[in-house]
Amino acid sequence: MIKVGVLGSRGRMGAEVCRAVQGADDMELVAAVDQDDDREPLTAAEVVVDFTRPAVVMDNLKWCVDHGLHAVVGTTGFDPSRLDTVRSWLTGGKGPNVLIAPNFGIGAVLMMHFAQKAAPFFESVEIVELHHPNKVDAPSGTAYRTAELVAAARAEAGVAPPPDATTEEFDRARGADVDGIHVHAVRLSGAIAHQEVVLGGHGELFTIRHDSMNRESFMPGVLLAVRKVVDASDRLTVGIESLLGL
Ligand SMILES: NC(=O)c1ccc[n+]([C@@H]2O[C@H](COP(=O)([O-])OP(=O)(O)OC[C@H]3O[C@@H](n4cnc5c(N)ncnc54)[C@H](O)[C@@H]3O)[C@@H](O)[C@H]2O)c1
Ligand SMILES: O=C(O)C1=N[C@H](C(=O)O)CCC1
Repeated sequence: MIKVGVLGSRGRMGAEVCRAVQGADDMELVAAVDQDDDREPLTAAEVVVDFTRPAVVMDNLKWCVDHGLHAVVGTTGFDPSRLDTVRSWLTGGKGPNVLIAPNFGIGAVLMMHFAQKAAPFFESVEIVELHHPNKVDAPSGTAYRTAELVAAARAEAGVAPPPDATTEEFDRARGADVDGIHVHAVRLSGAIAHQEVVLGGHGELFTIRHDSMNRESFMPGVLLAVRKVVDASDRLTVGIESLLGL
């Protein structure tokens, strides 16, 4: 049995993770901790799952590493500088492992993978993400990561930046620029988590779309990460692509 603790346990995702862990034959939920709760009960866990807020996740993660607890992190906000900081905590011999994934949905991971593959073949590419209006961060972690992957794939293939003759009359009309890729964030009542990667070439458009219809859809990926993080060969894993053999 893998002993699991959850940080952000009263949140939308944290509560779903608690249910999923309780329903898994090979896991035991030993601690459920939210804001202002004592973190000490988490020391009974082997793996801690964090779905909290970008503003607090680094402090939580440092606490887990300092206490020798493996961590699976779904909270967003991990830019390259934050990832470097986490790497700096994980030097030295054996110690806890960390897995950080912007999206645990299997289809979302495949969407990012296919977008990365397609990006060098098209002159233009933009990302549109749509989420529920209670989401505190924008653009989404998934859109940010997709843009990074798409930009890297284009740079490696020597593809020029997407053409754009816009002279901006209104601030931010073209969305956020992540590594030269435009990302548009929509917040809509009724939405959960959705993303389109729109690619344009010579006389053709190609759209890759993924829709999360509920938060249960993220749970197979979260449980897989909990099972794999303990014996991971790398101290830090980003994304669950490698766990899926991609
Ligand atoms: N990786 C994925 O697949 C995935 C999927 C959905 C959401 N997310 C991300 O997960 C995060 C949480 O999303 P949500 O919709 O569950 O948010 P939420 O606001 O519903 O839940 C966050 C919870 O964290 C708690 N919290 C705040 N500070 C805390 C602290 N210091 N210690 C412990 N708990 C604390 C809050 O009280 C709240 O209960 C966001 O960053 C979101 O983007 C990731
Ligand atoms: O609901 C959220 O918040 C989500 N956050 C992640 C992101 O920012 O990409 C994953 C999708 C849902």
